[in-house]
Amino acid sequence: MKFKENTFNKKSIALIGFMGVGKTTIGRLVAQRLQRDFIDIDKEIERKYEMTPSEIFKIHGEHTFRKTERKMVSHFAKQELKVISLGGGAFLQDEIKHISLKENIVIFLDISWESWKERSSILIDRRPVLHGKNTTEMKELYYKRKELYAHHHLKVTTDDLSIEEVTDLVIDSLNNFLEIKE
Ligand SMILES: Nc1ncnc2c1ncn2[C@@H]1O[C@H](COP(=O)(O)OP(=O)(O)OP(=O)(O)O)[C@@H](O)[C@H]1O
Ligand SMILES: O=C(O)C1=C[C@@H](O)[C@@H](O)[C@H](O)C1
Ligand SMILES: [Mg+2]
Repeated sequence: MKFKENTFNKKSIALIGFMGVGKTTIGRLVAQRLQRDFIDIDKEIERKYEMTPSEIFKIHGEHTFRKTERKMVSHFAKQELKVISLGGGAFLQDEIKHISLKENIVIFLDISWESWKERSSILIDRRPVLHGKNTTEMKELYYKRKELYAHHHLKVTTDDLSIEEVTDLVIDSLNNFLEIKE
């Protein structure tokens, strides 16, 4: 499947969505398919601090993590021809939301609560905002975050799809979107 050429398509693509929906996994594959650089904002922050997000939250606090996240996104969003995976909480910050929507094609990777719950056991360890939360609290967080992701250009629902199928759908929806923009 080819990616259509037009004037809009130099814009970087930003993936948003709840923790564990697949932003990192899908983002890397979409970048390979489009022959673009892949930037994972969480990984960039990890590299800067040489610590995982959980360690940064514990040692420096969430405020420091969010400030760095804001700086990183502002830096990369202005660059062309990237695929950028944002952290699950990035759109909590209006500045990130505005710059991403202005500079990038923002794709919301969606997952139902039921499918996410099935995946949650493999996620909790590395996601500090899930630590100490019971299922009801995680469900509350899931629905609260969903409101943030309502701001996007494209949405791809990932339920019951393999990683490869989601990647195909992302490329397809980008092609349709760019066709409309032509
Ligand atoms: N469509 C899918 N089907 C099955 N498993 C998937 C799918 N997409 C992602 N996964 C798996 O879910 C886990 C979380 O994926 P990933 O780390 O890419 O999520 P993320 O959105 O980047 O999370 P975070 O916001 O915390 O960075 C990984 O183990 C990945 O292999
Ligand atoms: O949803 C969140 O608040 C987060 C998601 C992860 O991607 C990381 O950015 C971090 O663990 C915070
Ligand atoms: Mg990720």
